[in-house]
Amino acid sequence: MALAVASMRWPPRGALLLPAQIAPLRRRQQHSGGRAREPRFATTVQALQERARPDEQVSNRQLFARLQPDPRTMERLDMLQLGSEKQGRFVRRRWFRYDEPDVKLPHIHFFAGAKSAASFPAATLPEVGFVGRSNVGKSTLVNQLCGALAARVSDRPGLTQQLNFYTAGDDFHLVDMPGYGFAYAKEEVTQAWLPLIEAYIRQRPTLRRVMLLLDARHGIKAGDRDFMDLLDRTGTKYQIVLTKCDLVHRIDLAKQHLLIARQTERSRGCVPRVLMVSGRQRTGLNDLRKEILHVCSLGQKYLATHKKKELAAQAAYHEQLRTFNDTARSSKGARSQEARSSEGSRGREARPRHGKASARDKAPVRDKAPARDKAPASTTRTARSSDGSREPRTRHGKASARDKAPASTARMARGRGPNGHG
Ligand SMILES: Nc1nc2c(ncn2[C@@H]2O[C@H](COP(=O)(O)OP(=O)(O)OP(=O)(O)O)[C@@H](O)[C@H]2O)c(=O)[nH]1
Ligand SMILES: [Mg+2]
Repeated sequence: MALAVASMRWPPRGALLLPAQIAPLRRRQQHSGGRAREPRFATTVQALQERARPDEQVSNRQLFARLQPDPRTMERLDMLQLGSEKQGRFVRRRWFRYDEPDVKLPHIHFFAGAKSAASFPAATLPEVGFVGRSNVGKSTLVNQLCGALAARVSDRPGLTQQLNFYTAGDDFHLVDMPGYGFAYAKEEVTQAWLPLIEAYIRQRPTLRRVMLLLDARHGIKAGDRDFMDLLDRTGTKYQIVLTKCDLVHRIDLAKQHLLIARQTERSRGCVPRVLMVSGRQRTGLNDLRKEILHVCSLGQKYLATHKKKELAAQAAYHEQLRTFNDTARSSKGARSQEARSSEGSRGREARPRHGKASARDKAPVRDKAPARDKAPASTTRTARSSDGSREPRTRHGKASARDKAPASTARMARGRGPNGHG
């Protein structure tokens, strides 16, 4: 039934329409030139470029800014507290606690290093490889996934100069590879890395997946594009992992995620799901751990009770959100009702018996201080009144009733209207 309604056409074929119904249909048809309607939001830079007027000079940065992030990605980033937040006067976010159950992987140990194809160790266990530009965070991620300090890390690009094989509890291998792109290493050394990686990818029968790491700040660069072409040519399955997500603003991260998903959707070997992690903050790692376990067919062993715990944690998170929203909504409703009722009662009090209340009467009393009260100190003296409080006085004697309260208020106090009528 729902399907039938969803697929129904408007206006129904052969239906008789009123002129008022026809006019908007005509306008829509003229506007679209008879073509099918375009989606409301452009989701790729290319789509935006096509849409931009030919005379409009729009930079890639502007095009990126116009992307509409996916709300589901934003929600996921909120849950995982991934992405940076501006700590300014204007942005103050409230994070809700999501106790994501950790996926525990066994500790890793280094067991082989290979500088040439001849020195690859025997292919015995399923393997997952980590590739990417130099300094993108491959070694850091290998360490963080298994809670170890097995791989060496540096902020100088080019530290890892061979294929490093790590074994995880005799269940699977993780392979940390040298990075491509700029590196602080001799040119002949860096030039040997790409053929070495290519040989590994082509020859390794136990390679289950390549994790292609991209810096979330930069997205896909020319070197990454070349490497993706190589993976496609060799028929290797690979998955994009955005790293250093703690350094990118949350909204930009969601946009980058969307953009990369669109840019890779035509690639044959690329798995559609783009992962986001921060090795430094250790966030988003569980998604990657789960992927590794699934591709190595170890889900049963490591994730048997995980799904249940995860669902419970998600339910608790959504419950918090719901409670917060309900409280916010009810307190907002109470505030607005209070404001309405106080406005109504003030209006009733201030309204004189004859005619409308003047603008002065409507303004709060504090704003209605007569000009004399605002005069410089030299023209007024303060004196202690009989009840001990200080009151401003004019130079010649006591403050008049007019100084104490506006005329209309004073008259109202005497039970008279502004015109003096009783
Ligand atoms: N802010 C931040 N820094 C990170 C993150 N991951 C890694 N880094 C830093 O990035 C630098 C490079 O990390 P590595 O793990 O050595 O990078 P790599 O890709 O192995 O580099 P090569 O071995 O040279 O190819 C180090 O200073 C890390 O501390 C992250 O998620 N966030
Ligand atoms: Mg490294």
